[in-house]
Amino acid sequence: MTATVIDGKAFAAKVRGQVADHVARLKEDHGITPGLAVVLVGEDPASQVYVRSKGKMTVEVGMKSVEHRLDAETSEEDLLAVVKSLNADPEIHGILVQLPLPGHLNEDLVINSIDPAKDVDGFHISNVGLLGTGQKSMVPCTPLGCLMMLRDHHESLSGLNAVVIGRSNIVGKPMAQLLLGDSCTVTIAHSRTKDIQDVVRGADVVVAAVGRPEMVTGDWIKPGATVIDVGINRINAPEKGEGKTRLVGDCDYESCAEVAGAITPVPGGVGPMTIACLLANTVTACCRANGLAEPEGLTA
Ligand SMILES: NC(=O)C1=CN([C@@H]2O[C@H](COP(=O)(O)OP(=O)(O)OC[C@H]3O[C@@H](n4cnc5c(N)ncnc54)[C@H](OP(=O)(O)O)[C@@H]3O)[C@@H](O)[C@H]2O)C=CC1
Ligand SMILES: Nc1nc(=O)c2c([nH]1)NC[C@@H]1CN(c3ccc(C(=O)N[C@@H](CCC(=O)O)C(=O)O)cc3)C=[N+]21
Repeated sequence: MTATVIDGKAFAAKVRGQVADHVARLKEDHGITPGLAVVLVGEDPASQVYVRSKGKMTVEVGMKSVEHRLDAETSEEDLLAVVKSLNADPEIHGILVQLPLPGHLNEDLVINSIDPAKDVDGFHISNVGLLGTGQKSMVPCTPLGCLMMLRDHHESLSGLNAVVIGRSNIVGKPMAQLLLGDSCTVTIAHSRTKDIQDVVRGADVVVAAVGRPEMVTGDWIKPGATVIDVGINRINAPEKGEGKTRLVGDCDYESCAEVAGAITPVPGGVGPMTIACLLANTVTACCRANGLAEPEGLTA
């Protein structure tokens, strides 16, 4: 079998189009422009790239984009003051503090200082609790993007065996909650899981969020399964020339695509959907803040 390629880049463009339509209506009918603030601490080059492309796409859909770049030695007090001022700013509807933060800063403290209504990453403990109890919340962007692609590909997820590899707070755990919410039978695998290949072989849906280049190979995959590859790993690519690199996922694309029914590529899969969902969450937050109807199909 050769898997259907789930085109995250095209799907994300469609989602951004829906976001842009909603933004235009908010402006015309209500004179409101949704605003997204991104806070970046330090000079991590990979983070800089994400921040730049987020900023560009935010402006493209017609929203206001604000960036706060703080140097790596910024004190916790100063960072908390920036978040506080964004919480109080009526023109800002979404706040994202880029992770990871430099080691001297307490991530939990900083994330939980964001107004939960503006927490477009869905990392605040209030949003985590709301999601876990099936209540309306801000849903983390990467798992939301994965869920949208899965719902688009499957008529129903109900009763499917889903295995999520990885148990981080930003991807693995919220992904498992969303799949459970759609009535999958969910298993979370991690670094201590015994016989992980056998666990994954039982899955109709595999979501890999590990951070290990090409760890999952085709012989782990049940024939016909759907494979969502969250991993973003930069590896050396001497075949492209000296010192060159390329991006690969946590799944070995070639061998998995031979067995799977459908698979997301890296790049062009989950990554673009993450950014599209961030914009969608910002519009959702803006609508909720103003007591207006939310865009349909852009939340979990
Ligand atoms: N496309 C996108 O938009 C995004 C992509 N990413 C990418 O997704 C990947 C995961 O990110 P994140 O969740 O933040 O990573 P973390 O490092 O926070 O978590 C990795 C998880 O993988 C598990 N793990 C590590 N090694 C193994 C192994 N050998 N076998 C099984 N499980 C293992 C860990 O288990 P344990 O808990 O036991 O240590 C942990 O739960 C990364 O490549 C990251 O770059 C992340 C966010 C967004
Ligand atoms: N508070 C916070 N929220 C996040 O959502 C968050 C974060 N911190 N820290 C870093 C990770 C990583 N992340 C990505 C988003 C998009 C792509 C993406 O668009 N990738 C492109 C390729 C980009 C390239 O070529 O480098 C793709 O996969 O096609 C990748 C990774 C969000 N993260």
